[in-house]
Amino acid sequence: MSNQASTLFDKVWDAHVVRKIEDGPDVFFIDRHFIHEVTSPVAFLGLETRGIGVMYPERTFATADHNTPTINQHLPVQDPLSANQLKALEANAAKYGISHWGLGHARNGIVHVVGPENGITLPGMTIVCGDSHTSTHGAFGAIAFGIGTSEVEMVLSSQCIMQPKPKKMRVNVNGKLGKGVTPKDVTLYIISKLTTAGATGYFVEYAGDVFENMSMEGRMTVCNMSIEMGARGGMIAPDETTFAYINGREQAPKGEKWDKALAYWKTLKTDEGAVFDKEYNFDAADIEPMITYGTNPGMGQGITRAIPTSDQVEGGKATYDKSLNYMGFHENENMLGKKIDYVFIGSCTNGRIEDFRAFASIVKGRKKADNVTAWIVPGSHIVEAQIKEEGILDILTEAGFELRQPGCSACLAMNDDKIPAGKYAVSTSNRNFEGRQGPGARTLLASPLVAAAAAVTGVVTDPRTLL
Ligand SMILES: CC(C)[C@H](C(=O)O)[C@@H](O)C(=O)O
Ligand code: SF4
Repeated sequence: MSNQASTLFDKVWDAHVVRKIEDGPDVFFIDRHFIHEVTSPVAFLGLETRGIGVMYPERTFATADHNTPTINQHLPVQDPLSANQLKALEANAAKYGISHWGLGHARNGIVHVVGPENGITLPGMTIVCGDSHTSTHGAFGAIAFGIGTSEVEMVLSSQCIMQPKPKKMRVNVNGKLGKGVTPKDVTLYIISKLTTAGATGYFVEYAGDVFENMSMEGRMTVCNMSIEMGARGGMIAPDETTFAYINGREQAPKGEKWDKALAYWKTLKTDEGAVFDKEYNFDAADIEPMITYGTNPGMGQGITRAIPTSDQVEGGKATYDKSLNYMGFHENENMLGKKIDYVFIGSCTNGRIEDFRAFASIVKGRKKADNVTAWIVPGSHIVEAQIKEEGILDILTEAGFELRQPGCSACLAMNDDKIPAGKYAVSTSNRNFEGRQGPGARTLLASPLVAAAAAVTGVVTDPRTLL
């Protein structure tokens, strides 16, 4: 590596390689391992069967999120499958001495929200979790990606993983974002251009002044959705915004340790002249508030546009027709003005404090539309507390909304929060697959501003007209 210009990705990857296998995957060390109730029970069972333990319990962090109810969390969990999974996580964490933030714990929340907000996620780290949206943590300049259950077992037992080195892609977005255009719109725009397979086999670095000027919450939204264009993960070089976000968080380094860490973190950027296997450039001025009209996250467009015709999109006509049929939409129809039934704000994509501030900025002084059921779900108890402290809850309550308790909620409907069949939901989450939010549910992915505009008008509305 010595004299060669390296990318941010190379620097972090190379610093973690324990062993290189000729013509094979690298064996590399994992700094942080997050676990949740869905993908860990089988891995723990594997350890038990093999009679081995957890190598570094202090590098492993458990939180309950997917199966947790978002109301009455103080009561016993009703659904037996969910209750069992939550109990298994608790028991396994206790058995192996792993920190566990279960239901009701003050720091509980969605794994990709609680890691960063407690200073567990740091620049230059390797981070894995049995969850595809682990890419979120890349916002800090970490290499973070989702793994399967057998790899969860491997990391629990050895703190290492075997991975072939992915190819490198850089996505540059420069210029100034227009009014009402948020990080969610930036990511939906990129995915609409690259398609859901456009970054398959790559690890993406996001660069350019749009990301440099973006908050950490925004960067997390963007990195979160990297996986939706097929990427292994996404990352952004750490800078003063990153350091300011981390400084003082519960588990962040303090004192001398902080100074030492900071000096290292400042070296974590792509060198001038480093080469990527693929590079894309976009102009911020071309990005509008976005909304999806189909059944994958790449089927998105500027909210003022009409639904494309099948000859304007990639992929066969049959798949396209099936998708529009599921959504109950037609080619050439306008998205603006479409009646909706549900609004969901939350998830590891848009369940952070900035998202609720954005939502409230439109709701303030208005009322919830009568035809809308709104699920407002903070990503963690810490976010929930901030919503209350900042007066956002008062704005929501005055407008006729209710705040629920933290969890994945309607993002994937593995809990009680399911959108009924045939109903339309404007959702700030990351996937609009058939049945994702409940059997037959129809999902329109969008930003918190678009969600708020829909919640107060009852139809798909351009948020710029309400700002
Ligand atoms: C349940 C879990 C394994 C899954 C994932 O991997 O992402 C979920 O979080 C999702 O968003 O679909
Ligand atoms: S909020 Fe949604 S995307 Fe994120 S971890 Fe939970 S289910 Fe997966």
